[in-house]
Amino acid sequence: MNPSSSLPDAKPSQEADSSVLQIWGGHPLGGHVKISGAKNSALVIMAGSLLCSGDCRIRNVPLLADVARMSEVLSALGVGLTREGDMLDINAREITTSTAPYELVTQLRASFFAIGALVGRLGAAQMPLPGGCAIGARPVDLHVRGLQAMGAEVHIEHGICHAYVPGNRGRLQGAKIYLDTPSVGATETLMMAATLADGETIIENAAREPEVVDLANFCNGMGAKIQGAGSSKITIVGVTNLHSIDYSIIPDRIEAGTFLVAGAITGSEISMSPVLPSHLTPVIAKLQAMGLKIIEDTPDCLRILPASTLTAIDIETLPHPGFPTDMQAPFMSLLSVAQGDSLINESVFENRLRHASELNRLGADIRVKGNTALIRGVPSLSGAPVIGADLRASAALVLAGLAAEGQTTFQGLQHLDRGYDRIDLKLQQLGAKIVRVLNVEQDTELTSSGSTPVTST
Ligand SMILES: CC(=O)N[C@H]1[C@@H](OP(=O)(O)OP(=O)(O)OC[C@H]2O[C@@H](n3ccc(=O)[nH]c3=O)[C@H](O)[C@@H]2O)O[C@H](CO)[C@@H](O)[C@@H]1O
Ligand SMILES: C=C(OP(=O)(O)O)C(=O)O
Repeated sequence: MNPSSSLPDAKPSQEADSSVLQIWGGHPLGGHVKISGAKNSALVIMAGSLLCSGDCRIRNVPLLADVARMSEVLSALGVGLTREGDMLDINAREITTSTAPYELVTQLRASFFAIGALVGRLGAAQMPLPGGCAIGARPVDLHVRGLQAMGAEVHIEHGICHAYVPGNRGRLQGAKIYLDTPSVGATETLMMAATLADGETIIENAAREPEVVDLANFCNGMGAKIQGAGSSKITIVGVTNLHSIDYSIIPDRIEAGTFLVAGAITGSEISMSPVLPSHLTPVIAKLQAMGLKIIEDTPDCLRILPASTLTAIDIETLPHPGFPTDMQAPFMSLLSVAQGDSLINESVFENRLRHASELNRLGADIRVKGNTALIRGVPSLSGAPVIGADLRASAALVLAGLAAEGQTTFQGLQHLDRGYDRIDLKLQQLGAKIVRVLNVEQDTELTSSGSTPVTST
């Protein structure tokens, strides 16, 4: 199957590179937004489908550039894929090569996690070091050490991680693995590797993120024996093969959090579903501490109400169930317009505060020292041209643009489209004056009636 003809491409990257978002801020939003499936679940579950020699039907798959790239990675390994709407059918009955393509794997982070499934299934993998957001060094030493503990020979040469299991049988051996830090990706890589290994694997200090649980549920649905996902000790008893599955991935808690902040920063009432409120506990707690009211209309629908004043708060990012690092940048935008001084300490990634200087272009007052940002709340922001350095930094700038008076031109769609399913269209549906413009130079003025201008989207 030719991926270019059958697979969706959320936005061709060349087009995303030359497109910008024009935002006319200062207008309230309103209405309901549909939350898509979780990016970080969809991607790793696609990797997990490599473990299965039957058919995998995955539902609620978001339309993202990262999903399109991951589909291309699987396709290059000989896997069949067909997408219809938000349903993705994957058939990994045959995997024709254990070598993943360099130019694709280096475009996203989660592609690397497939090394666990490949070594587990084939006993070998040649996986380039991954891409993803440039928010720190992001080594893969924990993935490598875990695979080595399970009996694989692993070395990195010319940017490629080579892993193979010596001996005739090519099967990994169960092992006791302690992760120095509860890495999401390493937990997922090793959980997949252990699923088809000989014997029992125990991962201690495992990541507890909802996406880890989603992957475990997906694998267990195919006949894997994984216990304890969601806690810091995961036990996997290896099985010899996995069977077909029809699985729906969880809603994206980071997308939902981003829309909650969109409501808060524009002083709007917005509802959203489907969501799993328990996945948003730290985000909701911080919004409430700022004085915002969040109502659970139904068990899977949240509504945010406008607050008369936004109170400054402090935030430290932490592994789940702590405050998610992926929500740090959007909150920085919100705290920029809160009353008083806020502190953000980014403790998960060492270089994830680059949006601060761009927010200052919009009139925010933020100082950064090391991994800490001091945000002095200002009464209002004013529109300006800004550039997003990574996915959530980009979301933060769009949110700030929605609140800023006048016009903001946002550049960085190649990041935004990696992880947000048509965010410009969803915001438009909520009443935001935001348009995607192909040509940077294109003059798009708001019509005198105040309606959204016609563009080349
Ligand atoms: C595709 C995906 O799921 N991405 C998410 C995943 O990224 P990812 O899985 O890459 O993040 P990790 O949880 O692995 O990273 C956490 C910390 O551990 C360090 N580390 C990680 C692995 C390793 O082998 N050695 C090491 O030192 C990292 O540099 C970082 O400082 O979790 C992050 C933390 O919630 C999220 O921000 C990303 O959105
Ligand atoms: C850091 C992120 O993604 P990735 O790990 O794919 O770079 C993110 O989703 O915020």
